[in-house]
Amino acid sequence: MIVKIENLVKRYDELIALDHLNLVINEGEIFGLLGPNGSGKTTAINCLLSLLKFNKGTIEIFGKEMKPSAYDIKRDIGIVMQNVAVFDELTVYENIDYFCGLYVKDKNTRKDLVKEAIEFVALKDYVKFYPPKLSGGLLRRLNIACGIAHKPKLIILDEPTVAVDPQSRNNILEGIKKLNEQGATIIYTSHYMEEIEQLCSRLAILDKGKVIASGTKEEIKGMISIGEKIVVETFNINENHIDKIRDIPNVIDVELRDNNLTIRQKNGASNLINILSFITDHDISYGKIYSELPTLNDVFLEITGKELRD
Ligand SMILES: Nc1ncnc2c1ncn2[C@@H]1O[C@H](COP(=O)(O)OP(=O)(O)OP(=O)(O)O)[C@@H](O)[C@H]1O
Repeated sequence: MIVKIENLVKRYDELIALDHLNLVINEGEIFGLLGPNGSGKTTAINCLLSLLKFNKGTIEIFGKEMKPSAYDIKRDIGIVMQNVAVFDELTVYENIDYFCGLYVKDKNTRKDLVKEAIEFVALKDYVKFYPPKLSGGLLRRLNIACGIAHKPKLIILDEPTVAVDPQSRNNILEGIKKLNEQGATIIYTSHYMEEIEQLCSRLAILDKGKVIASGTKEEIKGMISIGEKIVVETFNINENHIDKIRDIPNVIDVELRDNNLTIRQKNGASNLINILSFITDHDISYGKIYSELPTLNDVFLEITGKELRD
């Protein structure tokens, strides 16, 4: 076990930002913290790092109590914060060297580590650039290099892909997988369910400072009643048809949005043939028809009644 958080409570005056939060993160995992804006992800990370005092609960990292003076623990943690935190007055190389130097004294060892980090985030062509001259994606990559150059055992990334172009985003996600393959345990916070699905082996979904679901993607999706969604692109369907589809056995709900009819079905039941028969029997014109498994947004919607992204 790399991280164990028990009954963590953090209040900002009247607001309960973390409400008896429990989390266990095991060695070698890429663990996702998924939740909408304001659900408490950053607060949880800041408490975990002892950057914030909390009201109640315990935090253990590497089997030891985490506290502000736990420098032996901090040495093995790498942090990539949501807001890029680098020095505009230092070049790309100097920034990475500075942050790595907080942990690694020996110059030669540091030189190798900085070189490796630069190669890792593919910033070789920019080593002499100052941050204000870098694009958003390159800055994020520099931010990551500064957080990981000292080869920490636990790497925490707080929404590292916000406002990043798709190519840099893929680059960052691939890099995180590589760090994990090299042995680092990763905690990754995001409000993008697609990223968490793609990257994480286990995850917790947060809402209002509480864990509302945790486990592997499959375990979490198995918690809800929806097992399958059938989407039909349709052009002349009316309310009467929709009501009748609602009455087909095992259909949970039906929604029409922008010519797309989404039919959510109970777990374990397949209705594709029945839906197709209904559509052809009622002369409803249709385009694409496909079936998909529930997403993490469906889980969030069913448990909280809200969408992950409002
Ligand atoms: N310094 C603070 N003072 C008062 N309230 C705060 C403070 N920091 C955060 N909060 C509140 O605590 C709650 C949790 O915020 P937090 O930033 O941890 O959420 P988050 O899930 O990380 O969201 P985001 O993705 O927007 O960063 C929110 O309601 C937020 O408004």
